[in-house]
Amino acid sequence: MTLYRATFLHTPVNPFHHSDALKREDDGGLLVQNGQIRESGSFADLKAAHPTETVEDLRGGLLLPGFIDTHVHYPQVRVIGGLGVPLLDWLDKYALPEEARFGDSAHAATVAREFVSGLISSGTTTALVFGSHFANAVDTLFQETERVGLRTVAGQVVSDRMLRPELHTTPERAYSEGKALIEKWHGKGENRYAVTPRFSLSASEGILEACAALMKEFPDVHFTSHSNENLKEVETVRQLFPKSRDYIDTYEQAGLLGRRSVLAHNVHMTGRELSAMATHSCTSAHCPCSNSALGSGFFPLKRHLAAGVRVSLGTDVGGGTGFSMLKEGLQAYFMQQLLGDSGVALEPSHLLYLATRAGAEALEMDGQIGDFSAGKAFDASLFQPPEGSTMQAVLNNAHSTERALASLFAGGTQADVKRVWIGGKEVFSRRETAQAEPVSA
Ligand SMILES: Nc1nc2[nH]cnc2c(=O)[nH]1
Ligand SMILES: [Zn+2]
Repeated sequence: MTLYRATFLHTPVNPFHHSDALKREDDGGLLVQNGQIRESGSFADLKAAHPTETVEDLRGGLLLPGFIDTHVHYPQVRVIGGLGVPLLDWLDKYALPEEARFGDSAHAATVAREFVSGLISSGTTTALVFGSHFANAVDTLFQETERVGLRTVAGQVVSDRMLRPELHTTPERAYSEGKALIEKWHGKGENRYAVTPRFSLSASEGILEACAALMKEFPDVHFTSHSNENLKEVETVRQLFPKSRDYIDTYEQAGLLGRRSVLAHNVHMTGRELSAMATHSCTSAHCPCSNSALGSGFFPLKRHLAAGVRVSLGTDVGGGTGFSMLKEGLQAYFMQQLLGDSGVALEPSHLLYLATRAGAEALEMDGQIGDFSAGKAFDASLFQPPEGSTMQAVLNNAHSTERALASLFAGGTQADVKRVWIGGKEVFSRRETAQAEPVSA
């Protein structure tokens, strides 16, 4: 066993429901055996109870549960930063041309490495991933996540209209390729499968039926898609599905909504759609950087909470601006502030919860990951800014651990991630470089 000694914070319960949800140990201990946390508390107590265990000293930084990114696109790493256009133009101009390259297995393998290392080096230990339209590229992604150990829920993206011909499939192929991928990868190591129609705009009823057939045959797979992101998209979906009451109903009528369904965005929601999501116990993956970059709109968090809809956080790379869940937390905070009375005043506890435990709940993995309680896997990221950095000065002088957490969300980046563990295995360790010095005259 290893006794980790660290300043740590976590949210074992939901801060939107419990005012004291943020738990912190300024000099904490986590006793880890075979990748699982056995005991969690103060270092002094754990040391007294286990005086002979090996101590690994992580003091000098903040240890947080690994981030859980509940909406991120594998084949969009290289299109991060396509600014200045709304969703449907962004897809045509940036995302889809790049995604069409994933029929090339060498390209798929190179980007799979860039993608997984981008997530892990940002402190993300679990991700719900939009895969590729190409089954081979999804297989390549799973090989890479298995090699590295990233906890991954991913699936082949399926569509049969309005994208570009090389990205279209048929309901029969969507079913047979999906089934083969599920049989190969779902439940293998830390991998799970998510049935993934791209969005109703690009999916006929036949494609949605093929998705439903897979979910019926494999009832414990996940479901993910996009919904209600952009007003032009919403209007097009309304015209394409005249029999549906609204956007959410296109998935609901197909039988695709349930406890393991995660719908990204949900910016433009009717009251009926929110109550349908609550009834089916699905999750909204909020992607604030993407919503800002693509001008999609303000996420109605207050209405989600009032309706009892689960909310988690996603980076939406590459409509989003990078893999940092700290940046997503900050952007979520900004947008809620800008909404004034219709926004929710988010505190550090909410940001940490949204980036960690909320994702575990969205994936129904909260018995296993999401916080540092005894019994959970040791999935953790140590944030320790480089020597001499501004962030180091800020964290070293924070008046409390909670203030340090707020500062980390405000100014922390990938550069501040020092070490990352998944299931007790260290998967990332920062290479230290020479300290940057101002050039003297
Ligand atoms: N942000 C975003 N929305 C989508 N809707 C359909 N496809 C996409 C995508 O790739 N990114
Ligand atoms: Zn997306």
